[in-house]
Amino acid sequence: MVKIEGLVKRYGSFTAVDGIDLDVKQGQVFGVLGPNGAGKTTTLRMLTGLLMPTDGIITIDGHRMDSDPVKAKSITGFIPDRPYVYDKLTAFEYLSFIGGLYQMPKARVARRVRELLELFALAEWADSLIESFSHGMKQRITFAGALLPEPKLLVVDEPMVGLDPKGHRLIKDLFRRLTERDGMTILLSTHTLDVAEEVCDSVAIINHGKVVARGTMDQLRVESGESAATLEQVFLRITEETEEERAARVALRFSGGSSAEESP
Ligand SMILES: Nc1ncnc2c1ncn2[C@@H]1O[C@H](COP(=O)(O)OP(=O)(O)OP(=O)(O)O)[C@@H](O)[C@H]1O
Repeated sequence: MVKIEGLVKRYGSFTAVDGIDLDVKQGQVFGVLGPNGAGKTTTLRMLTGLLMPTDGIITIDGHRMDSDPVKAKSITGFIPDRPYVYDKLTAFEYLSFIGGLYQMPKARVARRVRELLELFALAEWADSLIESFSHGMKQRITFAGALLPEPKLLVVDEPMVGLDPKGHRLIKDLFRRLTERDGMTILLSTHTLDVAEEVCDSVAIINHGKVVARGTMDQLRVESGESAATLEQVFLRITEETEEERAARVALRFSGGSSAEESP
């Protein structure tokens, strides 16, 4: 469903994503894990066509992001780590607007808006301006917007940020239902390792822009040499770095300099 080959992103002389290859099968929940600054958000933004790669090929359901971006994006829903909404629209207007962007028939938009407002416990707020919503409510309306066109691929950057425990449960159950019942593919990045352990079929751990481990939980346990290890133990073992390694990396970054190049 998702194929990423030799993906690279450089900011000046700094390499944020350094030759990532990933293969995500249809119907999977796939987790991208890694410490702060590992390159997760950069990878997800390239995958959704928001950031131009320096090198590499991204293919979504057979459509290449570089040569067939509209088709690739039309089957993809994206939920960024910070809710991206229009404060001066009501929940109903916002979702209807998204239906229009995806050129969905009006009757289908009306049905989906009703279903999703209900699912995300926002029905009674349908006519309220989004500016009056709490952070968690904005996160829920962002989920509703991404799911409105029934995408084949859902890309989620840090799905649990800003959600309360009830929201966590809702999202975890929803991910399982969307993949198992509807055959959707979900690619998420997270720091919340127990979430990854509970919902992901397969994960890739990235560090300094490279994939340093990948597989199912069982495969990662074998790789880390401990059959009873939790994902947290595996993660810490794989991503830990010595003081010398850290000093060398920081020196390399600042000797080469880096630019604040922005998305095209
Ligand atoms: N516009 C930019 N210009 C320069 N460097 C950047 C830019 N955007 C990101 N970076 C750098 O690229 C690296 C990867 O950043 P990215 O946001 O992808 O990490 P992340 O794994 O998502 O981290 P976190 O878990 O903290 O969100 C970081 O070192 C970051 O400083």
